[in-house]
Formats: sequence, C-alpha cells, structure tokens
Amino acid sequence: MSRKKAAKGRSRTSGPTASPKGKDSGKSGRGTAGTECLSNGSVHPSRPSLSNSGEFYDIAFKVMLVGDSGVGKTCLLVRFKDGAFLAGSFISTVGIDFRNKVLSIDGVKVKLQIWDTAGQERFRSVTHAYYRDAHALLLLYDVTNKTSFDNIQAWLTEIHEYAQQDVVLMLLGNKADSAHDRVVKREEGEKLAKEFGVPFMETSAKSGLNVELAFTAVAKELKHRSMKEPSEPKFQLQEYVNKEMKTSGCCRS
Ligand SMILES: Nc1nc2c(ncn2[C@@H]2O[C@H](COP(=O)(O)OP(=O)(O)OP(=O)(O)O)[C@@H](O)[C@H]2O)c(=O)[nH]1
Ligand SMILES: [Mg+2]
Repeated sequence: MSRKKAAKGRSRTSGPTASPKGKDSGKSGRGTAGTECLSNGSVHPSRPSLSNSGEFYDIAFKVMLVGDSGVGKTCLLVRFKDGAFLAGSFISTVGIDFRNKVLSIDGVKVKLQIWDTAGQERFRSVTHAYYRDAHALLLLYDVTNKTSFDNIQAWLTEIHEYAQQDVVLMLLGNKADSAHDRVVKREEGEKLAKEFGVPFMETSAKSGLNVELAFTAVAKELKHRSMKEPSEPKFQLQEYVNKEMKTSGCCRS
C-alpha cells in the first residue's frame, strides 16, 4: 500500500521491485487516499489512513533489520510485534519479509513497516535492493558471537554504499540475556558505536530487554524529523535511549 507512495518521494532512486512476502503484502490500495509524500519519503497523510491490520495511522516509515545470520533479527521483530520469543531450533530467514506495527508517538500514530532481512551472505544481493527505501536501519550483532561484532564495520560500509545518506541508524547488541556465553562486553559495543557516531544499546529478544525502546526511539526520531517545527530543537536519539534504557548488568537500571 503506502510503500509505492513512499518510494515515489525518494530523492535518490525508486524502491525495490521484488514483491514482498510479508503478512500484509497481498492487500493494497487502502490508506493512500489523502496522503502526501515528504521529501524524506515518509508517507504523511493529510488525514489518518487505515493500515492493512485495520489500525489508523498518521505517518508511515520503513525500518530494516540487518546483521549477520543468527544474531536474532527475526526474534527481535517477533518479540516486538507479538511479545513472544521464538525458542527452539533456529530457522534462518530466506530472502526478506516484513511486519507492520502502529505506535503512538506523542499523540501521532506512526506505522512502522519493519523489514526482516536474511543475514546469510547468499541473500545479500536481494537485501541490497531494499536499503535505499529504508528510513531507518537497526544493525544487530550478537554479544555471544565475536565474529558478528567484528563484522559490524563491514555492515556499516555496506549501509553507506546502499542506504540513503540520512538514514536513521542504531546499533544493537542482542542476546544480552546470555550472561554465561557473552564474549562482547557492553563497553566494547559502546566504544564501537561512539567511533562511528551511531546510537547504541543492548537488547534481548528472549527477555524483551529494550526491544520496545529500540523501535520506539527510531519511530520518535523519524516522526520528529518529518513533523518538527523549524523552531523545535532536534530530537536526541542517544540521549533519549540513555534516559529510558534498562541494562542487563547488575548495577545500572
Ligand atoms: N539467548 C538468546 N537467544 C536469542 C535471542 N535472539 C535470538 N536468539 C536465538 O538465536 C537464534 C537465531 O535467531 P534469529 O532471530 O532466527 O536470527 P536471524 O538474525 O534472524 O538470522 P537470519 O534469519 O539467518 O539472518 C535462534 O535460535 C534464537 O532462538 C536473544 O535475545 N537471546
Ligand atoms: Mg531471520
């Protein structure tokens, strides 16, 4: 539905042509009446639109989950969307999928269309096509997997190559619940994020730690960017996250 509208407004290039296999992808046409495209590509209706799940929303954005295979992208999305954890055997994502969720941000209904990408190398060319359409990227590593952390720099290079220049980016160290298996300290994540000027926090799809916060923070940033009055101060994503964040450690809350 709004995907095509949003893609039209992109400053660099058009959106992906591959047909998504997300839950709501089959239904289209509703929710586009009365919409206008902002220069940043968000769909900003002049009156509320109806999402395919039947919820009204005022503004819509695309968020993409990226990172190595197995870091927990699908689990993070399922936790956020359904409040559940996908325990048991790991089923690697094939290609790309999306789910929608409408959040209420400062009285505005913000629809996030969240794209869950496959982390496996063989699907990279598929996911590259979707980067340019994303308003925000959540880049994940797994705190129990050093390689996934070491690969963050390569992911950032890829993001700079394929995503919009002004894309909202956040680094997430997932599986923070796995204290015994942890090999990447929170401080290492913080240091890397600072080096690249990216907001950071640790999450757990298993316990739910900071999952809602990660998506809410991104939604707030996107909403502020597109609806902010010129006199309003810029939204400080990392500051907001620091204030709201819960940590997995013993001593910070
Ligand atoms: N302990 C713990 N395990 C997790 C967490 N998130 C995911 N997992 C486990 O990690 C494995 C991989 O999770 P997925 O969400 O499927 O990983 P993915 O990043 O989507 O992987 P691809 O689809 O291959 O890119 C699964 O066995 C999950 O149960 C978490 O926060 N904590
Ligand atoms: Mg997956």
